[in-house]
Amino acid sequence: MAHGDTSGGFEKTPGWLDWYDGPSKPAFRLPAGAVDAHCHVFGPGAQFPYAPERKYTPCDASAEQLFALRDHLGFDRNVIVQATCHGADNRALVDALRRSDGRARGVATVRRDVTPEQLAELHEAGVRGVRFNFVKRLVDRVPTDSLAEIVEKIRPLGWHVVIYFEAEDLPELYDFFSQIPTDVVVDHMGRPDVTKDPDGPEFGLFLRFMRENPNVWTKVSCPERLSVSGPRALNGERHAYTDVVPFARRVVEEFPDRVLWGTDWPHPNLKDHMPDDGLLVDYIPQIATTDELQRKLLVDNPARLYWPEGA
Ligand SMILES: O=C(O)/C=C(\CC(=O)C(=O)O)C(=O)O
Repeated sequence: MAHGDTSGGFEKTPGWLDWYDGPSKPAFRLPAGAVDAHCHVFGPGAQFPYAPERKYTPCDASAEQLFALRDHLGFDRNVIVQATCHGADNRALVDALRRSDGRARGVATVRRDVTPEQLAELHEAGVRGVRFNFVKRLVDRVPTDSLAEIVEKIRPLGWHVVIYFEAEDLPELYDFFSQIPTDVVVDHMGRPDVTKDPDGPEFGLFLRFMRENPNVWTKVSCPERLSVSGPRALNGERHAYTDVVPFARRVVEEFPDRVLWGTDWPHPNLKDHMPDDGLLVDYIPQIATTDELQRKLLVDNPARLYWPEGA
């Protein structure tokens, strides 16, 4: 089967690109112990069916393919994040975690009726957080009182909450987010509009959110989703996505102990271009410009959040 196929009788959403086959070897040498802290597994659909309520059908992307990419790029470990196409069915995620030899942790999606036994099983497999998705094209909005109930259930396990939203929705969600008592990790810097000024009010609100809430971390990932003017991480381009750099660099420099980075492989929902993951790794030194910042971003911070026991 070709790498971009979708199995199990599912049909990939038309127009969405397959993940990039044969990525480059990065020129940037990742530090020992580096963690790809945002990536996914999809299906395979024949084994782990996509959720009936999903808004898109991706191409399959298996745990073996993810682990091969990890080794090729030079990462040591992964944090696998549940995507909306699997809904609250975490079987593909749990299967990948169990086959990772302790080299992957997970972020799951659960419903308000999740039981302590189900949470304990997820924990045993390596799940350390839940994801709340507020991106309108991906999910129907779940009421915040349901989410607050989930927070109370996962809190005793020491888990954190990953939130995914777009910048224009932060004003409305600000108070709810600020009340979450656990650690909170924001996906992709809250998706800033990078055509706007990084010193302007929109990104200013995100920076204020991080300043006011010392329990909030963020992934400075996904320049390929945020970029408008590029250049793209393709055709040997080792200085890709320069329009996103001022935003990510600002965050890394102000909050060096609360940032994470991930590839976002297999890059669901991209229609415009599919990055070469090797060249995407070469984006990192543009936003974390010293050895110390790189070590915190790639090694120390994810280890603190996902492997606090020092495994
Ligand atoms: O992979 C990501 O981070 C982003 C996604 C997909 C996603 O989050 C999901 O389906 O849950 C996106 O922006 O379409």
